[in-house]
Amino acid sequence: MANASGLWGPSVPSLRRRAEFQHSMSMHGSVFCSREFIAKRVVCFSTTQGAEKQALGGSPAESRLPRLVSRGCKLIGSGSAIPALQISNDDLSKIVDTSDEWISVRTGIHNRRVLSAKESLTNLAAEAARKALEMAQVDADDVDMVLMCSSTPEDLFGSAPQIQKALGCKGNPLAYDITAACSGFVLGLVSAACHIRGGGFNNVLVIGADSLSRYVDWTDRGTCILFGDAAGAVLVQSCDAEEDGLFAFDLHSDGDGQRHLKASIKESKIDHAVGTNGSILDFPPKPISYSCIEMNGKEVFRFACRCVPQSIESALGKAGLDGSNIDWLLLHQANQRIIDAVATRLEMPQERVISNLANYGNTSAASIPLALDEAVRSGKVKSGDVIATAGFGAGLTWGSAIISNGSAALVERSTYSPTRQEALLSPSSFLSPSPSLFLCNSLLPYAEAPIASIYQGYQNSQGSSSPLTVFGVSFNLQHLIEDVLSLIHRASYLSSHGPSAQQWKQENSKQSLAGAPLPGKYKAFHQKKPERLEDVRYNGWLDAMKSSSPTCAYLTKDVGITSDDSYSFWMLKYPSAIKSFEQIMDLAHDRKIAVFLDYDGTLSPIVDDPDCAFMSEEMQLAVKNIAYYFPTAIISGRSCDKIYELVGLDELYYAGSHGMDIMGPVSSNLSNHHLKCVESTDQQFGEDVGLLQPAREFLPMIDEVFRILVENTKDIKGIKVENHKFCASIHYRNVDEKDWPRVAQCVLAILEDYPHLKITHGRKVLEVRPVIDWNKGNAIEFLLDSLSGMDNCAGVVPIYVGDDRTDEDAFKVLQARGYGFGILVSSVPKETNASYSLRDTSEV
Ligand SMILES: O=P(O)(O)OC[C@H]1O[C@H](O[C@H]2O[C@H](CO)[C@@H](O)[C@H](O)[C@H]2O)[C@H](O)[C@@H](O)[C@@H]1O
Repeated sequence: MANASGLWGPSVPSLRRRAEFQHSMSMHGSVFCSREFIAKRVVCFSTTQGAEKQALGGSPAESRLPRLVSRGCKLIGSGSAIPALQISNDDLSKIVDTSDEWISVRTGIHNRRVLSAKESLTNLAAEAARKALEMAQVDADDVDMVLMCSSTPEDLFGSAPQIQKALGCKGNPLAYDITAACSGFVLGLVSAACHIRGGGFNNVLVIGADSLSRYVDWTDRGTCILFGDAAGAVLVQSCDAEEDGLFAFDLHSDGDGQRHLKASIKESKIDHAVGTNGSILDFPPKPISYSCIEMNGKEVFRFACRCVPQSIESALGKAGLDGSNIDWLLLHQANQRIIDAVATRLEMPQERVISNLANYGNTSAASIPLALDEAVRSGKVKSGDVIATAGFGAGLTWGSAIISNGSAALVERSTYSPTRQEALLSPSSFLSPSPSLFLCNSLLPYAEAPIASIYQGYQNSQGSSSPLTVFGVSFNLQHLIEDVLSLIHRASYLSSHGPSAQQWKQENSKQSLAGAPLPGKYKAFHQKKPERLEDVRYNGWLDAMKSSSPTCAYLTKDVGITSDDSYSFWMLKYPSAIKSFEQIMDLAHDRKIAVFLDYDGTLSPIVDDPDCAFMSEEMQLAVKNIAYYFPTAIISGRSCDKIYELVGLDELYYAGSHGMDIMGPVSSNLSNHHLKCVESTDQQFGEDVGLLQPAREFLPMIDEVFRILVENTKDIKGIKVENHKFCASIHYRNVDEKDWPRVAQCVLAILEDYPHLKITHGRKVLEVRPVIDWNKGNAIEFLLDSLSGMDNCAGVVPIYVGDDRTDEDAFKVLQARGYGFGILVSSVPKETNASYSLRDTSEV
């Protein structure tokens, strides 16, 4: 049965209002249609019977149904499918001269899937489509259009009708192919929306599927490492204009750039000579075939880094939004360096960027729906989230779309079971609140007293198996704790994303007192006055700069939770590593331990002058002792030299510049496996060490940028610029807050001129780094691989202690490995990927 309930994808009121305003301003191109147009009822016709039936004499009048035109449209289900055969970088290194290290450093790709001779792309596409229909709870019979976005169809005339057949759509809905290479899916989305708005279609399946592996030269190491095969699909359904989830588009092509990326018809020697009887000698023509993919990687990289951010900014502008309204950046998955560079240009923090490139490589038109589907099914992308998506590739073609996802609600109804925290944060949970959800929900306006009693109740009941009773309602303790944590999470979310908690409390207390379920639309989009691009940019930066050292206040001030309470609640999720010491040791059991330590904020307290961040003698001794028992490395944002100077211990390994400068032990095959790794006799250590410097070619660039930064910021009082060899740090801790915009502007200007650099945030510090996929997490992986006696990584338990955002990359690696312990040093609750906490350096 078709889903027409509109339960899906809550509309975002202020955002829509602004978007509609835009609609009313423009009728053409990339913004769908004008407001006036939306209001019009137009009757149009759509064939719902097959060509065969019509040919057999079916009455045209019967086959044409009047439809209401100019509806909204929304994404209500997604699905994906991949071939069984996985090819790793190591597999490729057996057929071409390459290595895992070489490929992953340059592209971010580790694996890809490849269709085997027995598999078919059409089947893969049909499978993805079936899953999207399942999630959307729409019958194949209710599909009235299938768009197959592909450049590699299995039939010259297009694969879409075959997919329609495989799905068993009874009404013979229109099915056709769209060829726009890696931009195909975005174009498919736009086409679906146009068909729905202007053509009266209801359920349009948009499929992105490609098998570029069939067009790859498997002897060309420059291209064969990049591509993989896959299929992804979404169901776009018509809805009321109010619920519209496709806000704006921006689409382009440039035939002149085709030379940089192509798979053209193989040249045949055409002989135009005329025969004696007047016939042309080369007639009849010979069957043709396509050549393999040819690509000028450098040019494609430049094109993507230049055009994609512009396109997204343009689409955002048309939708009346800016980057701060975007929950997720979902780019065509071509190369991690492109993804990073575009994200940096758009000032989108890494944690809001979706990437699954590592597992699948570049799957052309499939990459966006595949990544979207994974993100929705994993619960990462939630209902109502706003996504900026962009495709780019051969043609050249590129384009972007700003869409709202509604999938989470439907996923809930199909296969995906959200965590309780997600449920609490999901608007749909308010339709049927569980008692504890309801309690948390309705308590928010009066948070202080009940939270204190819940916490007290929790403490009283620790160790007892009896349920906890608050206000006469019994709760499962575990659920309650999770809910309370969610409440805190939500409070912090609210205060950083939504209206002031005070406004929210007033608004919602009325409703909850009236007994009505709360609407659960937490997100308020702030309409910003039109600003110059530069203004918008550095304003986003300022927010990030301000939040780079969060205080506890944002969690607490408006909802009446004291900072101690919120820290205690937070510690329920991230328990003290000291109190959990026995547990950690038990878990480590008889495996080897490797210790990784961040420096600033972990081993030394944060001080105003970076040159005076010394470790205490006690700490130095403690680290020395640890290193006596376990392999120990310092992983710091500072340069290797600087960090060695500060720590002063020879028995450690050092990874400076956020892991881009590693002085490690020489292990077997180290330099074979890591192309950027050289062996040298280090003067400081007087012994053979392996040096890994994956960003070595950026050295002159960083030097140059450092000098420019020093020069350009010399008038800003309190600023300090440090050269950390592979990155430059710009400290604004001692700069008056009114001058922070100047700091941001100076740093931002660097990005304009150096597209191969990106910026990350630390504690009151901005760091300019090379746009390479290398961070503290990669450093840990490298060290674990390389430490002598540690060849069997699985037998090693890594422990990582760190305090700032750059350490999250390391925590993520431990989390992804499924073993090891991340310990966050923080005296305030923070979102983290660590598992344990320590309050400050004294606890370390
Ligand atoms: O990775 P880390 O070892 O934690 O290094 C990160 C940054 O640490 C230093 O800056 C921080 O500590 C300073 C001294 O306490 C403090 O003044 C500054 O505000 C902090 O951001 C170092 O100076 C940076 O270069 C590192 O990137």
